[in-house]
Amino acid sequence: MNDIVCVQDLENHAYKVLPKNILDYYKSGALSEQTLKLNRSAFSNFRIRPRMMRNVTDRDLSITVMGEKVAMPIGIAPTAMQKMAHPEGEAATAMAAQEKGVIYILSTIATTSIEEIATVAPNAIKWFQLYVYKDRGITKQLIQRAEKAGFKALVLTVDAPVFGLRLSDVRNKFTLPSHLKFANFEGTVNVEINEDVTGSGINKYVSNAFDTSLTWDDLKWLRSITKLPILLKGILTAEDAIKAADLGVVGIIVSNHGARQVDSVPASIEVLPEIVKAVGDRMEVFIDGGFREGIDVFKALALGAKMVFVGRPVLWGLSYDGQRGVKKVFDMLENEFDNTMTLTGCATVKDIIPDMVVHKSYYSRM
Ligand SMILES: Cc1cc2nc3c(=O)[nH]c(=O)nc-3n(C[C@H](O)[C@H](O)[C@H](O)COP(=O)(O)O)c2cc1C
Ligand SMILES: CCCCCCC(=O)C(=O)O
Repeated sequence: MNDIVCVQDLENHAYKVLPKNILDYYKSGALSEQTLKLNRSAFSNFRIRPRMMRNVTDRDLSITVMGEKVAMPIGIAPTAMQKMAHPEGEAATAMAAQEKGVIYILSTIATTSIEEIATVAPNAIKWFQLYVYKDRGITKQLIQRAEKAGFKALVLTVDAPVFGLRLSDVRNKFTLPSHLKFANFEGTVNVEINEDVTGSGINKYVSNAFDTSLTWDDLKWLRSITKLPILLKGILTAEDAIKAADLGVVGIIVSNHGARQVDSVPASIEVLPEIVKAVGDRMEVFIDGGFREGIDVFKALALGAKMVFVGRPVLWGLSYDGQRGVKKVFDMLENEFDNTMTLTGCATVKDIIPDMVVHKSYYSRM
């Protein structure tokens, strides 16, 4: 029997096999998790208007992103500490990305180093997610290592000067298991993580290490030390999107960090229309947060996103069966997205146009 046929099945499986403190860290949102629920439920506020009789025999799911052809408009968001899900961790994820031809974003806080990822997945399209450390020398070294290792873009996470309050992590006093390490920092930064009454062990690490003084002016500094294109991850307003476009950023990821930072912010999909309206003709707009089905991807594309990223589904895939599990996530999402395209009359991704998805209020007005 094939009991894993969708991402939800993989999530159910992960809930059975992962140790509680690890599962809680992966699945949690901030505080009472209102945004976490919204990230999923908000998709049902949008309705698809399918078109018929349009010859969908030959279909092409590929797109071109920053000059690179990718197999489908679904990529891998950065998630930290993947070896807690599977011993091969980030390497398994990167190899699955290579197999499937999708974009892979490596977290600064990976349990596998930049160089190891480059070795195991030389042909994957790799982007590096950056947290800016108070010690700018360390930050610069990370960027230079990513550049040298063939990473194609820098994804600067702008929504985490400190960490959101994830209550289960506080209760569990969550820290990285002692047999694992932050692989990008050996010998360069003190990665001691301690429990703290105000947060989990990781909150204390983040407060000690991450640079809370980051401003828009720092983009100039980043540009002065790297030639990599810079994307901003964690934008939730048209105002910030316009600022990013004015400063020449090539793309943004509309994201609420998987609902792990500020609880009560909108679902990413709710924010997307405002951002596309403001900057859609000036930069690439990507999105993550709550994408679990091909239909969700279709909706985001019709609303103007270039592509979507998934975070937790990759962790569920990893904990199911390492590289094969992550590949399975993308096989299932690809199949669902292809099925949605076929049934809505879209032979190519370009055929997914704004008219095809409306807010549900469209029908109550009739
Ligand atoms: C366990 C976990 C770890 C994460 N680690 C990072 C990280 O290191 N850097 C980052 O920018 N975002 C991180 N994120 C946020 C994801 O990149 C992404 O925004 C989010 O997971 C998307 O939502 P989804 O999980 O519903 O797909 C993390 C999210 C989770 C769930
Ligand atoms: C101890 C370092 C913090 C891990 C960062 C991962 C992250 O972004 C998250 O949401 O968790």
